[in-house]
Amino acid sequence: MIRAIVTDIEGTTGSIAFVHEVLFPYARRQLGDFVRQHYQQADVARQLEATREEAAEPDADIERLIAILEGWIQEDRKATPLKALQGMVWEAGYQAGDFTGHVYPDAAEALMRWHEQGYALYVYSSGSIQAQRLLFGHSDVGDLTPLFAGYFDTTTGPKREAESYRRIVEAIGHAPQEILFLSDVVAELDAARAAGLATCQLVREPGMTTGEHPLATRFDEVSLDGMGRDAASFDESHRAEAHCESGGSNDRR
Ligand SMILES: CSCCC(=O)C(=O)COP(=O)(O)O
Ligand SMILES: [Mg+2]
Repeated sequence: MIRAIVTDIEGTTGSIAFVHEVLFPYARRQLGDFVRQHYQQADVARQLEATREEAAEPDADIERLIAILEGWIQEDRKATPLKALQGMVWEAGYQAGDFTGHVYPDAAEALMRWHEQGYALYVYSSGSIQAQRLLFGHSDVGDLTPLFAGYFDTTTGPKREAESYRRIVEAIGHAPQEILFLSDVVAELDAARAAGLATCQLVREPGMTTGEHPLATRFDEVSLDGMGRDAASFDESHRAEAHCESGGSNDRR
């Protein structure tokens, strides 16, 4: 019996395009000025030191750090200090109303329904917890943060490692099989399953790589009875479309 649901963001509750065509370009444009203005602020300084460490460049100056971070945005590196700094930069964009967080209507509707039904809802994204709160707090359909019982990011661990999901299970306090993890990325779902969680893959776009997990094209197809639709029973036309290319857009990392 499922008691808690943990959801990914990009490609699951919201579109990959919003992250890659709105959020990442905004961060690329604003990061340099943000770092130059705030590098002495304690939380920013901490992330810059973590950037030096992760880049193995202990003597990198501010301009070199900016170049490293811009390169990481370009390659979509899920580096914790980059993610923390992106969250800080996006805050200004959300506050100014430059964009709102994309959430598919079916995801918003299901999250509201599940919350009302008593499921404990959590987010697990490579985006920092601050970035997650901002996206759902300034979503297309308003403030969705009251729906969530908690948030996990890369400070819990990388999304493709089973150990990260074991930590999440520990934090949530339910048995692993009582927790459903939703994602568009097979490697993340494989790691969650290795930790004992129930899984469901969101296949929102054609050309996506699928694996051995129950599939859903929208949140209203997600089964909470632990069964879900397996690959064999998945809508044939959608599967045919989904398999027309290998290495789909959900597997870019
Ligand atoms: C929290 S919104 C920004 C998402 C982000 O930065 C990212 O890298 C996407 O990661 P996800 O784990 O949600 O696929
Ligand atoms: Mg995703």
